[in-house]
Amino acid sequence: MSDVLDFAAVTVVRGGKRLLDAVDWEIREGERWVVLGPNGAGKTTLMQIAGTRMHPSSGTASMLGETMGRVDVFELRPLIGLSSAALANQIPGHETVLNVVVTAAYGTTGRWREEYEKMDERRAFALLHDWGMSTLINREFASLSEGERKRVQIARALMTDPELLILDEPAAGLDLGGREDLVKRLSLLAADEAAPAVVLVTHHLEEIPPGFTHVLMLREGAVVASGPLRETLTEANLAATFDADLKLIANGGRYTAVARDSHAV
Ligand SMILES: Nc1ncnc2c1ncn2[C@@H]1O[C@H](COP(=O)(O)OP(=O)(O)OP(=O)(O)O)[C@@H](O)[C@H]1O
Repeated sequence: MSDVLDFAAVTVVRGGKRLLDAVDWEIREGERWVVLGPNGAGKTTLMQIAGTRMHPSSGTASMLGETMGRVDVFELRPLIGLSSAALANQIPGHETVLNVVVTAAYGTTGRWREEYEKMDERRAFALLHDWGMSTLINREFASLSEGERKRVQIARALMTDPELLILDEPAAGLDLGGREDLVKRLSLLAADEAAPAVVLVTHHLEEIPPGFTHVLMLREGAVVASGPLRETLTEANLAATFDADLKLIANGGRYTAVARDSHAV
């Protein structure tokens, strides 16, 4: 069994539709995965299972040696840091940046019920510092720019010192400068040997941070290709994933893809 994540024939059926269709996937310690796929491919559904927010309809989903359905998910959750639009929507807008991060230690999004240790506050502050947010710790979450919000969410996901970090579309809604800043920070995270295994979901090759090692390509709930990034991110696999004739351009660890006939318009 893979040490971080081991999915065997993971299938999710909702309303008669197969959102995920027999997905096999293994993640080992130290790996940094990109999950690529078009709208509706099932990426978020897959992350919901990896983040213990959803059970598969069939197949087995194991994270960190524990199998969904046979483990108390509340014990597993602190070991899996998750940043997603759905979770961000649950954060009260009036919450301060520091509280948004520190409350992750207790699996809540509001601060009113818990007593917090100084140690947790120090860790939250250190994470916010690492993610360039130390001057904004007392700001209300709702008042932040989209880029700042994304960095707070990542700091929050790291608060429990997880063994698996899942970032579902962390660059969505960012402007070019914000995206490049995030890509650089994620590349530094990828290079950090002490960092957890990472899974990053995106639609865009430009958002793949240098240093990411593997890619899972999804289409209509099924795996098109999966494996080491350099061998797996090919024009043939992109064509099969996005149903488009794409030219793949690699440059210094960064990637982009354009339609092969884009010069003709
Ligand atoms: N409860 C549900 N019942 C039926 N269909 C659903 C349900 N939840 C999600 N879907 C469908 O499942 C498919 C996969 O959704 P999912 O959000 O996982 O895709 P995605 O790859 O993350 O898409 P996007 O890139 O647009 O965020 C979509 O077609 C969606 O409409």
